[in-house]
This record gives sequence, C-alpha cells and structure tokens, in this order.
Amino acid sequence: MIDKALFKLPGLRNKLPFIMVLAVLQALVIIGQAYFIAQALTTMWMGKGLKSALVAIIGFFICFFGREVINFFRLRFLDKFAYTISIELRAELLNKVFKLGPTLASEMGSGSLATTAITGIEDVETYIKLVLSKVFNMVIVPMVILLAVVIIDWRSSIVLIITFPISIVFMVLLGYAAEGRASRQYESYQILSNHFLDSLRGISTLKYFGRSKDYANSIFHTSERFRVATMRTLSVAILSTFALDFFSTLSVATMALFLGLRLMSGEILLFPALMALILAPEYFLPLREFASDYHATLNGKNSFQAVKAVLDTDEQLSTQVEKPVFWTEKSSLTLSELTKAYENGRGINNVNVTIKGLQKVAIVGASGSGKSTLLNMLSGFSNPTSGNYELNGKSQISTLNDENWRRSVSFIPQNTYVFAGSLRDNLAFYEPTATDEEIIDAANQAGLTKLVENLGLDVLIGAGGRTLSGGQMQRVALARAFLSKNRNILLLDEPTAHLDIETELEIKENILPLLNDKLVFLATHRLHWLPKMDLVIVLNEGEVQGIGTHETLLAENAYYQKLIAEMRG
Ligand SMILES: Nc1ncnc2c1ncn2[C@@H]1O[C@H](COP(=O)(O)OP(=O)(O)OP(=O)(O)O)[C@@H](O)[C@H]1O
Repeated sequence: MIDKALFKLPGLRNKLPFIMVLAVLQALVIIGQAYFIAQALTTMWMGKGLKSALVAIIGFFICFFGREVINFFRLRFLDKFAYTISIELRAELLNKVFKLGPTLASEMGSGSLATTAITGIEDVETYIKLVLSKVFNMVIVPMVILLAVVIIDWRSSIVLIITFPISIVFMVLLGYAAEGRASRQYESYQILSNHFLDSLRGISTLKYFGRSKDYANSIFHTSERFRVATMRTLSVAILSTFALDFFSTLSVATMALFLGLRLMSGEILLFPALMALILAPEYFLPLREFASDYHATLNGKNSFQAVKAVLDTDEQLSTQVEKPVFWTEKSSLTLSELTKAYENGRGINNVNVTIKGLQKVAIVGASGSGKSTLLNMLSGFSNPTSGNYELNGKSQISTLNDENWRRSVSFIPQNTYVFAGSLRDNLAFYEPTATDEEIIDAANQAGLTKLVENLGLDVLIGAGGRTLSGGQMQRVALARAFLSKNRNILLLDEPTAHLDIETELEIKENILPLLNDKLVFLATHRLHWLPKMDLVIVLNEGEVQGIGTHETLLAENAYYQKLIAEMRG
C-alpha cells in the first residue's frame, strides 16, 4: 500500500513529527467537539435552558473552527511540500534521462517516458499528499479517539476495538486485489502512451501507405484495454469503499443499540452515552476517507515505482577519462575485443583496432551490420558488453559513457533532432557563446547559406516553428559540429543520408577540409566517401571483415570487393 522508499525522499522524514502532531491535535479537537456538544445536549435535556448550555455551545464552535483551521494549515503545508518534492523529482528524473542518453528512451519507449515525467509525477504528488495526510490520520486519529471512548465508557469501546481490525483486514484483502489490477492498468497505460506517440510520429508514413485507418483501430483497441483495466480497478476501489462504509455504519448502529438499551436500564448516563456515540463515526472517518482515495494511492504508487526505476538505473557514467580530450597528432585510441551483444543476440563482436593521430575512419557495411552500434559505443551512449578502450596508451577504460569524453565529442546521429527555438540557438548548440559571424560561417560550410539569407538566424524552427526538410536538418547538425571548436572528435552516422546525390557531393566538398584536423568516425553506405578516408572498418552481421585503407582492402579483401561491387549497384 505504501512504498517504503517514499520515506527516503529528501526532507520527508523530518516533516513526519510535525504531521503527527497535527493529527493528534486534530483528534483532540474532535474529542473537544464531541465533549461540548454532548454537554450542551445533556444540559438542555435536563431542562436547564439554552443559557446554561451557552459555554458548551461556544466551546463546540471553538473546537469546530479549530478543526477546520488545523485541516486548512495541514493541507496547505502538505500541498506545498508535495509540490516541492514533485518539482525536485521531475528535475532529478529529467537529469537522469539526459545522463542515460537515448538508450533509456529506446528501452522504455518515448511515450511511456513522457507520461512518467508528466502525469506520473503528478500522480506521485497526489500520492505523497494522500499518504502523509490520510494514512497518518488513519493511524493516529482513531487511536486517540479510542482512548477517549475507553475513558468515557469502556464497554462501548469494545465494539470499536472489534470492528476496526475487521475493516482493516477487508481493506487489505481488497487492497491486494486492487493492487494487481492497478498494475495491469498502469501497464496498459504505458503501452497506450508508446503506441500513441509512435503513431503520431509515423503519421505521414501511415497515410502514405494507406494504413492510417488500421492504426486508428489498433489505437482504439489499446485504449479499450486501458478503459477496461481502469474500470476493473475502479470496481475494486468502489467495493472497498462500500465495504468500509458498511462496516463502519454497522458498528455505529450496534453501538447505538447497546447504548440505548443501557440508557433505558439506567446503566449509563446520557452524557457519556452521547459523547461515545458522537465519537464513533469520527473513529471510522479517517479509514473511510483513505478508502475513498485508495485508487489514487495505487496510481501514485505505480508511478512512484516507475520514476524510482529510472532514478535507480545505473548510469555507469564513469570518471575514467581524466579530462576532456582534445585530439592531436599524438593521441591514440585502441578498441580491444570490443563486443556489444543485444538481448536478441544481435550486435557486434570482437572489434580490435588502434587509431593513432588525426585520422578519418570509415565504418562500412550493409544495413544491420553494426555500424550504429559501434558509433553508439564510441559516443558513450551505449556500454560494451565486454572488451575495453585504451585512451592515449593509458590504462584500460571499460566504457566511454563518461562526462569528459562526451564533452570531447560531436555526434551527428542518423536522425538529427531540431529543438523548438531559433535557428541561431539550434546552430550554436555545442557553442552557445558563438558570435553570429561564426554561426553564419558554419551554416555556409554546411550548405545552409540560402536558408540563413532568406529567413535570418532568428527564425523559429522545430515544433511549433518552421518545418525543415530532412536534408536541412542534417545540415543543421553538420553546422553544429563545424562550429564546435573544442570538440575535435567527430562521430558521423550517415551524415548525408537525407541528401540527394548532387547535394551530397557538393556538401562533401565542404565537409572534407573540416575533417582534416580531427579524429573522425564516419558510418556510411556511400562508396564515394571511402577513398577519402584513412582507415576503413568493414562490418558484416556484427563481425569485422577487414580493417585497412580503401586501397589495400580493395586489393586484398574479398568481402570488401563484394561490398563495393554491391554499392556500385
Ligand atoms: N537496441 C537494440 N536492441 C536490439 N537489437 C538491436 C538494437 N540496436 C540494433 N540492434 C540490432 O543490431 C544489429 C546492428 O544494428 P545497427 O543499427 O548497429 O546496424 P547498422 O549497420 O547501423 O544499420 P543501418 O545501416 O541500417 O543503420 C541489427 O541486427 C539490429 O537489429
């Protein structure tokens, strides 16, 4: 019901005594309220008139307002506290997501990650509020009230003592049933989120192939599954509310019956009987209040666990690279037995290569041969399953998932992302302090001259702004890399894949001189890059088929000859 990890949230533990004190105070004013109203009624029953009951009536109103004031401050305090924690949790979550890089989004699904960060955190906020207010009230308030009833009339307290554990047992049993259903509801929500985002991204492809109707149906079925799961959870939640209402009403009625009989036989006086009877519903109220919000608690618990799972993911961000690397003629990088094995058995196997100085290395192979896998490991976004790196002949490094290495690298992935913002901000991505002159220069080299001339640097691009073509986006990525002066290790994954061959050749002429004083890894399908590279790594289905210059491979490597023949078409 309550995740123990919740109590490990920063700042929560030292707030607990305050929340407990407020719960005790609340119970005391409830007892005061019952005391005064019972006294006022007894006084009037005895025919002493309203005047004699005035002090008790005033006492009742003071307690009544006291209860509301305590409640108000308690809720305000909890609202503020839960809000602050949720803001911190969201910041921590996003920080972690950025540290873990694209691997997390691909494993968890972007839609599910987005809903965890948005509605998930909101659910956690509600969860914190409910746990801190209702759970503590449910434990403390009935205890204090029970103590008062024991003092006033111990016989009445027996009914309360017997029925409370029964209600709790019912609540726990139904709680277990609801928990399983809520987990299934949460899972279907995650599937729906991923499915929806996926369809949104692929909407043009779906339209193009006339599959949008099928997909709309598939989304309908996924959302139906979510609806059914939600209704199942709600039905258990409602059943638990009903069960508690039933038990508490039954207990109060039983108590009223016994009190009535004892009053008639003169075994008890009116004042204690009235006070015990008024306190009885208050005794069950916190439990009923908790049951009515139980469903929200389950949602919050699942979301909290999802957030925690991300936060607890080992980011393995190492500190093995001592400082950002500026690649020089003397630098070297050795990959030893580097292997990446995905769960499906694919990946790449035993890459052994040493790169010395300012070299341009091509990674070539058919689709699915492992080019991106190797580049992802070199970028530090993915950790090798085995093998290691040796940087500048120093000790072995098990991963390049390292802050200093990331600061040294410009990575141009297959699909560039353009952020919602100005063209200037998007171009100056790695170098936010670059001048307009430097930005325009980089844009010119990447073939964006016309775009900059026509629209200027302030034009808004990305979501909500002007749409760029695939080729323009790729040029933006290239310009970003050209502009970055401090990062002279360049990783390019099919950098000109979205361009037509004429434009590609034109841009290539601009790109080549910029690759000269850098360490470059370039994954490509295109033949024309290969003669310009210093070294070529040839991959086939995750296996290295050869490493050497284009010329030697062409002369000596049968697989490379076959590949080149296929590329020539
Ligand atoms: N995250 C992943 N989980 C499981 N398998 C993966 C993952 N990423 C890639 N693979 C598999 O590993 C193999 C190599 O994929 P990779 O993307 O590295 O190839 P590639 O040579 O870059 O292909 P392309 O030229 O089409 O981009 C493929 O069989 C692919 O299906």
